[in-house]
Amino acid sequence: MSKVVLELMKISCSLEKGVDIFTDVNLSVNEGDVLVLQGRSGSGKSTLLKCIANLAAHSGDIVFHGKTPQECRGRVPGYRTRVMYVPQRPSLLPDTPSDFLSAVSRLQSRQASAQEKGENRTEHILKRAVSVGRAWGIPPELWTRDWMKLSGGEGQRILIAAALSLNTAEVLLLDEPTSALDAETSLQVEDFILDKIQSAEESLKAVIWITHSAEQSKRVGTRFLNLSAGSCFETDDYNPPLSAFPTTVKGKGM
Ligand SMILES: Nc1ncnc2c1ncn2[C@@H]1O[C@H](COP(=O)(O)OP(=O)(O)OP(=O)(O)O)[C@@H](O)[C@H]1O
Repeated sequence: MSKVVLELMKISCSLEKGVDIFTDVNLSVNEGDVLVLQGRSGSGKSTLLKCIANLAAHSGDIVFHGKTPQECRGRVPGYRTRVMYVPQRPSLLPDTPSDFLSAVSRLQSRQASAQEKGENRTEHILKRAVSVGRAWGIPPELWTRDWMKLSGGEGQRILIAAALSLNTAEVLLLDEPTSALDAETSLQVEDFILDKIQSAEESLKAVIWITHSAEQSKRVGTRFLNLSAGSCFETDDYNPPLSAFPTTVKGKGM
């Protein structure tokens, strides 16, 4: 039986007074899972991933290897390096991808044990990220260009390459990771991520993957989740009909 990595218990989130975006989401994420998360635009998919990463306020419990995010090594910031949210767009990040990766790597080094700390760790991560990016058509010089001056697809590939190269995440929370990519590059990125989950040398154990593409859902998914009308449910269907996604969001007390 697969090992449970992450458990969500009764996760609920309200963004506006009196309106629940979703309520009582329960989920066990196992090693090897690629959980495809689908639902209409605005149903709360990104918000759910942000709650799982402890980036959005919510109620309910998240348990990662038997510990709450606060109990994990490095507390919540440490948890976020192991259960990592990768946004759809890097538009709000300052400076360059290289600056970003160096800053995250330095932060992680402060949390790491003496054994894990290496003088060249940051350099090593940067090299690995540049190499992954190059395989996806990202020239090395883009790593030192401001995020603001990158195209949507360039920023998207760089963010994913950076997240994978840090090699700390056991669960990646991917928010439409290939939405700005052409079909061929999209397949390359998919294959790379799926290979990482299978590799014993990599930290990655599972992915929750938001997509609006039925074809992508079929290619990558091992399990399928729908978020609709404030509820999240699992289905065997990689391409549920739109009628399975009511638009109404639950009001409190409804
Ligand atoms: N910070 C916020 N403040 C207020 N409302 C928000 C905030 N973030 C999201 N929302 C609202 O919460 C709902 C869910 O948004 P979310 O981005 O999670 O949807 P989604 O399913 O990921 O949508 P899409 O498929 O279009 O990306 C939407 O109605 C959105 O307008």
